[in-house]
Amino acid sequence: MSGSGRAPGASLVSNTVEAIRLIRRTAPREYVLLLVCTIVSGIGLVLLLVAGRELIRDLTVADRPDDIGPLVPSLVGVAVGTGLTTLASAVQAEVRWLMAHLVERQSVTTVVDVASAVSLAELESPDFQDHLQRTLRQAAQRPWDLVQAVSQLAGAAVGGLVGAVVLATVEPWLVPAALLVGLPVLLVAGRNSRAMFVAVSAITPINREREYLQELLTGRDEAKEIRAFESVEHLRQRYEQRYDDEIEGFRAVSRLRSRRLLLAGVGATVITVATLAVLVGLSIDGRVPLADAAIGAVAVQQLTTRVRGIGGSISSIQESSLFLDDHAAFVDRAHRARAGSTSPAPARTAAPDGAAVALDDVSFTYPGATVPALRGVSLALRPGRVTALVGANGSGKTTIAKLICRLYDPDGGAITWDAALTGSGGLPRVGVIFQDFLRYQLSAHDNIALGDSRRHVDRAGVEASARASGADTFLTRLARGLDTWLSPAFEGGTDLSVGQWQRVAMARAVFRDAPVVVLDEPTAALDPLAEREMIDGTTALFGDRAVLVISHRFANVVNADDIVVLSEGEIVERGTHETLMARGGTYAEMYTTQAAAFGAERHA
Ligand SMILES: Nc1ncnc2c1ncn2[C@@H]1O[C@H](COP(=O)(O)OP(=O)(O)OP(=O)(O)O)[C@@H](O)[C@H]1O
Repeated sequence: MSGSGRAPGASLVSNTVEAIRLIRRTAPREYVLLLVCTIVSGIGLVLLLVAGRELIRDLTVADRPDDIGPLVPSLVGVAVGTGLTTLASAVQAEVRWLMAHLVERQSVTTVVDVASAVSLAELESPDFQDHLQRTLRQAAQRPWDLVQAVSQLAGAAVGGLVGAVVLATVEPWLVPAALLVGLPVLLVAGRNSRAMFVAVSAITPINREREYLQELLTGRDEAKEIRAFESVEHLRQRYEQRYDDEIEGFRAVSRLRSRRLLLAGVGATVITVATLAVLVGLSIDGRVPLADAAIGAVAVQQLTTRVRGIGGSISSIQESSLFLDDHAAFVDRAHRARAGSTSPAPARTAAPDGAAVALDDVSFTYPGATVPALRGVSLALRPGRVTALVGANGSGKTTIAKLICRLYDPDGGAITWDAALTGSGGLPRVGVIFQDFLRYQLSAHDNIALGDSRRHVDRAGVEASARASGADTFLTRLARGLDTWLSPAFEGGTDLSVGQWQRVAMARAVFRDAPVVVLDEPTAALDPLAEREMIDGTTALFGDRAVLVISHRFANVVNADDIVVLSEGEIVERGTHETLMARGGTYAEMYTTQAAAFGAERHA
């Protein structure tokens, strides 16, 4: 489902052609096999009808044979015809199943690629999340529907053609009469497809909420808290409620579709019965011989069933088409993201005065937020110097870290990076530990090596990074050392303490070997000795790098070369510990408060 550039609401024909192309591209061998099966099945059907007619003729003529001998050729024809159609449909079922998996893989991978390509701001938006959820769910189901529909369409077309040809040899004008059964089916097809698409779109936000509740109720990490707080029952009830809402939505659309299909079915039945009645009348009048009338009746049945099948397949393709258009619109998001990401392109510009990164009068408001997270922030990170960011909760510290990693682009002002900082993907090379750093449920080696995927197999580098961050002390004691899976949910796996995880995250940042290092609360979970060790070791670890430390713990901050104090998204003070203390402003107040708390504890 490449889908790029396709107009929304593209015609049924072009969508069907695209669906066939997609299937041919992703499953070429299976596509050919399915074609061969369809042809074999068609040949079998022709044999069955022609030999069947001969058999009925031989049995109904006045001088019918006394023994089976003369009937053998038609009996063989019927047997071979039956064998071929049965064989072909058995193989077709298996091939379709495999095809659906191949096509599903292709379309789900496209969805994954889009989610990886869009900006973080877009990824976070509810509209994108709804679209992602819808596309992901449909990506798993629609290919199967599509494969079924397209192959059934081919089978029904061949079967219908055979029926039409046979019926034409009996009474040609009965063919267009029988074809009329397709009309009511096609009339409801478009309406029903749209009704389903609208229902699925409306249900998606409810579905997302229900799936989130499901994750809470089944997740390992979530289990601790929801059990300790005894909120399982409450969450389960909300989960049931959301499921009820979802099912009610599907019930409503199903009732609507069933009513329409019922009407279409009645119309098609009336047409079929009328065609058969005409045929019987012609036979009674003696204008059509009995054998021809009998095979004509089979042909009418064959033709009308297949035409209804064609209508059903087209309806299914039409429904999938709407989802394919939706999928194409989703893929276009990635194209737009790629086109958009090149326009501001500040990442390669040299930062002024030898700085590794410089923020100049930067303002930023999160998408959907009303208050700016940053206003007029100017600051430079220089090689060999440690800059510390302090400030109250929500003052914008982590936002600065995200902008430095270029996860968002500023709304105003500019960020410039040293040209040498630009990594392979156009993003600046920054080694970062976020407050909520990732704990990969992969091996300990992976957890460190994912700091720089280009050197993923560099075992010596991973070991050196583990040593540098102090993570080696506990990683080497694990059952399989660095190859131990850091999750008890996997066979032979184990978990770490929060502080140990923090050291692993630090090892990942060290392994990245980047000229700029951002440490957002790097010691929050460390014991006092480990914290001291980490602070003292920062210079040794990142001596010649530009380091940004964000911390509420002043022990991490006092020795920084520059301390920047943020309040409500603005820089209110900057300087060294000594100058800021002498100034007696916000920093001095925060520091004194923390120091006093320690003093109070000591004397308590
Ligand atoms: N993804 C987001 N979408 C919308 N608003 C956000 C988002 N992330 C943060 N904010 C808001 O931006 C402001 C700054 O948040 P930020 O995380 O930078 O604060 P902080 O100084 O790091 O706080 P803390 O000390 O608690 O970690 C806050 O008001 C916060 O609510």
